[in-house]
Amino acid sequence: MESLRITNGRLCPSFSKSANTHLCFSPIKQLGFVYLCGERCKRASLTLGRSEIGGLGSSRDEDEEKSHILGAERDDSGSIIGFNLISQSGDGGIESHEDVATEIAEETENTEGREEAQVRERLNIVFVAAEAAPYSKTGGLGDVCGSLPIVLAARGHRVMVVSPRYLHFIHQDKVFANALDLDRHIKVHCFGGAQDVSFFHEYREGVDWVFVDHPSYHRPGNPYGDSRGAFGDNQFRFTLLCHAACEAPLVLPLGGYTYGEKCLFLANDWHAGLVPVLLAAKYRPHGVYKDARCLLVIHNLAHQGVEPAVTYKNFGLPSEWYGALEWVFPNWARAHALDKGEAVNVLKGAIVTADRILTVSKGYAWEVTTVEGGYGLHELLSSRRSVLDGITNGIDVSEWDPSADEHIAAHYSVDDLSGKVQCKIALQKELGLPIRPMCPLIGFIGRLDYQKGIDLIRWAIPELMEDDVQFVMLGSGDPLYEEWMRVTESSYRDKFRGWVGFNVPISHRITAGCDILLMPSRFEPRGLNQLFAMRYGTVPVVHSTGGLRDTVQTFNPYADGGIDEGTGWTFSPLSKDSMLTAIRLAVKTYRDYKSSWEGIMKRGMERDNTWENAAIHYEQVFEWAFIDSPYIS
Ligand SMILES: Nc1ncnc2c1ncn2[C@@H]1O[C@H](COP(=O)(O)OP(=O)(O)O[C@H]2O[C@H](CO)[C@@H](O)[C@H](O)[C@H]2O)[C@@H](O)[C@H]1O
Repeated sequence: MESLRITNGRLCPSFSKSANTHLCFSPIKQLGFVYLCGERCKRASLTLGRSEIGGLGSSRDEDEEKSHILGAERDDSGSIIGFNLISQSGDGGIESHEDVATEIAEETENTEGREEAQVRERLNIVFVAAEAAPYSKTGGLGDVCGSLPIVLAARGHRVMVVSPRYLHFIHQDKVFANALDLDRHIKVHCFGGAQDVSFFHEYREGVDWVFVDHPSYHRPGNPYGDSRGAFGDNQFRFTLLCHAACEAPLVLPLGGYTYGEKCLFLANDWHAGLVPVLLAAKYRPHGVYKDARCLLVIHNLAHQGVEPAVTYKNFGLPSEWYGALEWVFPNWARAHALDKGEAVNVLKGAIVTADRILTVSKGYAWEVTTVEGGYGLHELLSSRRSVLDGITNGIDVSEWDPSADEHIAAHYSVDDLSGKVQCKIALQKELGLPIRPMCPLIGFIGRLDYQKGIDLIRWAIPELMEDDVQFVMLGSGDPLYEEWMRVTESSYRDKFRGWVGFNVPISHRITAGCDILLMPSRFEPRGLNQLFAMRYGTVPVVHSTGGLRDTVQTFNPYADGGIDEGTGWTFSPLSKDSMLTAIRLAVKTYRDYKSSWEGIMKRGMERDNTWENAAIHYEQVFEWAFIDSPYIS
């Protein structure tokens, strides 16, 4: 997305720590960390101060102080560094999260036969993410953070999702219409000042959707940038998000109760990467969040939140924690002879402080430990292998359902495919393509990014356009490719359409209307579009990598016993020719082997990609996280 991309990087050697021990490390100024084997950090517990609400580096309005009884903790300089909620007697008092958890547990025990009864332990879970659909989405991160929380809440957990309240001054802003101002203002101390941040909240589908509000989130564009490129203040915007997210469980009485300190944070990608660092560096030294755990979820390692080293002071972290974020570029990546290559890397900070690390598919958990897939962090990730797992993402099968999708022209299912051709005709009509129901229609949906292999499509299009096919692309991102899509459309008016922009209803219509979905991704941690495509009977042709290789099985008409198998085509190596060969095989099968084609469609449609399975695995990892002591205590 918007951060500097690391093509290679050097590991801070002081963090090559074996992950299977839980040791304190003592920060040594500017030099990384020294591990104090077997020794627990000794910290005097702070005496409760006067009644006050607030968290680390935060303050609040006077009238709020009167309304709750809270024990504040302060550091030597007098800053509030934490507090404990004390239940008020009588109605309307604030209860702690532990009380609530117990109530939920009891309620569930009394409710026979309900699914929640199967849940092992109810947790207070806090997702922190730069995007969460439907409120904000530029890609798969938004999908995951918009659907997994709902599934976990349905399984009995108390779940909060903290993301920014982006206002773009367009109709899209109406998605926040039901999010109400909680009237909780905090001051976040970072970037050389005290930043005023407030919170909005919507309770929907069992989840507390919390939106961090600050003027820096209010501007045209997408969450990370606009047509001129990435926003220059993204480090600031996501630093605010992380500070605010750490405060949210402490200061927001959602439904009358705070989540409290014993919660489980899920920090997604680099934007949320400061969360485990803040827990370790600012909260735990003062006894706050000592029972919390933080999982880092890596959706995409190519984006790490790298900025010049001088920006370290902006994070609002103690100076002696510099080593956690310290990053040194190799010589070849430096701009000039005097450039020492010194930088800070937020994702690296998260890797060395998180209790556990998850990637979004099993294959990707291995790939990130390799030189090719690790983007400079492979050694560090390998050193934490014992707490590194991959859990295969599911998809939201209610949003992506061809038998009920509100965005498509006709509904269909595995038992009655007749609506699919109507979707194709409607799409051709909408795009102004010749209406030819029998002409193979190939689609691409995605960010116009190096990761997605757009350069390969660009290279192959002149050759592919010689065939009797139609091609439609939906995407936004690199302005170079956006322009190329426009030019290509005018060159191949009756065969090619390029829809520049981000449009969810169109993405559903392309998924339903196409026969083939092309995904030549260079790497793909999981990939969702191939799963949506299969659910809609649209046959994926994908580069054999990561989550694509895990999910698409190449069609084999000569499988054992003469029974066809496969759900699409995978190709390798990543070259124009092997991609064109796979597309042409798919097109030939579509034209000449109708019953085989229908078999491929149906096998894809019958795949189980629900979140339920993934949620069970997530719960297992949560359990392991709480069995272990905090990684940085
Ligand atoms: N122009 C557009 N208009 C409308 N919708 C659009 C769009 N461009 C993309 N989308 C949508 O964005 C999502 C893309 O998800 P992906 O998982 O394919 O990729 P992404 O690289 O963003 O996600 C990263 O995180 C996810 C989640 O973990 C991993 O699956 C993935 O491999 C990893 O790279 C899909 O829902 C797609 O329909």
